[in-house]
Amino acid sequence: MKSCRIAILGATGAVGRTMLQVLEEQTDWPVGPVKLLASPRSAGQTLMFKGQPLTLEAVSEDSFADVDVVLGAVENELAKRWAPVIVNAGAVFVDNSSAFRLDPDVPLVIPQINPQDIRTHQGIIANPNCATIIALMAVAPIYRLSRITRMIVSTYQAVSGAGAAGLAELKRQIAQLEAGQPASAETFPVQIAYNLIPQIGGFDEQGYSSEEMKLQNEGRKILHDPALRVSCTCVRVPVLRCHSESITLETEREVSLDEVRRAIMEAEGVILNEQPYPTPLACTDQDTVEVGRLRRDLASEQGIALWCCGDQLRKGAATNAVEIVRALWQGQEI
Ligand SMILES: NC(=O)C1=CN([C@@H]2O[C@H](COP(=O)(O)OP(=O)(O)OC[C@H]3O[C@@H](n4cnc5c(N)ncnc54)[C@H](OP(=O)(O)O)[C@@H]3O)[C@@H](O)[C@H]2O)C=CC1
Ligand SMILES: N[C@@H](CC(=O)OP(=O)(O)O)C(=O)O
Repeated sequence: MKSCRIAILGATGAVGRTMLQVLEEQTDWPVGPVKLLASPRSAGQTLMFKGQPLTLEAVSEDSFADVDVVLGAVENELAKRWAPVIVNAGAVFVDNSSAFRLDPDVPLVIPQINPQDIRTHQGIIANPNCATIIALMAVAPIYRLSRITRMIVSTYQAVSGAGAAGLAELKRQIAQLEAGQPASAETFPVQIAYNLIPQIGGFDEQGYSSEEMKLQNEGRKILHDPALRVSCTCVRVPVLRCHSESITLETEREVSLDEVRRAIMEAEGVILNEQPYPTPLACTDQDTVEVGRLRRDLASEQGIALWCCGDQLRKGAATNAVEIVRALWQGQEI
């Protein structure tokens, strides 16, 4: 099989660096050469890949002529700026930003759930929101047993969701507080160290944050179910890089907990952990989403409650994107 030439746009960021790590771990399909792109600030710096230093380049109009796939790890405006240049150069853009996720011409893909949608791409494929990927990995095995009509979700989202600056802010604030100094808040709206912040993104007129609407909007597209109803509360927690979620859902047909256990155990990319339960620390640097605390919802006849954790930089971002590229490359649909 021909090797897949890949560029990472935003290679120095929290997601970009994890993409490089995930690419390095690929063994069952040919990856490379890999090109690292970022802002002019990073040009000339190096990152290690398979034991060799790779030099970062400032992204330009000429960056994409010799690549098959571009993994996007930059914010929305930059994704929109470079997407047409990438597509015109003949490469496929697998984008982590939210710029194209709800565009009807752009497939939004979790390879374990809707791999068939990859085939409909017209040059851009979107990677879903991290909290959405982790929740859907946990509930898709149940959805395959019976349609899910309604979900109530509370998320506990790690600081890495706000990128390299979010990780640095938690570490800096802990050091400041330990030194008896006040904690300065730059990335998050208020102090995150030893705190919880019930806001991720801006609020809409109904009082929901932008992050809270993604699970319903993106979930409907990925599951091909425009009637799916999700009500979400997203909370930033002082955890480094795993998101955790409490999910209560209602199924159309009553399913037993044993059926659910079996479905989760058989599903790819998900682990049932009832010994005793998943925690964000234990899921760090893992590609699987762990599900536990499975129980009946006492407030609903057909309800099920569960808890799940996943590394948002890996399955929530970089790993999912690399899995899309692998599926694309193995199907040779570029
Ligand atoms: N963090 C997460 O878990 C998730 C993030 N995403 C999305 O992925 C994207 C990246 O997020 P994240 O890694 O957290 O962000 P970071 O802030 O950690 O990294 C941003 C990256 O963008 C690059 N960049 C900034 N300005 C420019 C420019 N003018 N030209 C080229 N590159 C530039 C930076 O390069 P430099 O170092 O040179 O400034 C850096 O590589 C965002 O759209 C985010 O919403 C999606 C899912 C999860
Ligand atoms: N907003 C997520 C991370 C992220 O970047 O999501 P999105 O790609 O949907 O903007 C978080 O803060 O945890």
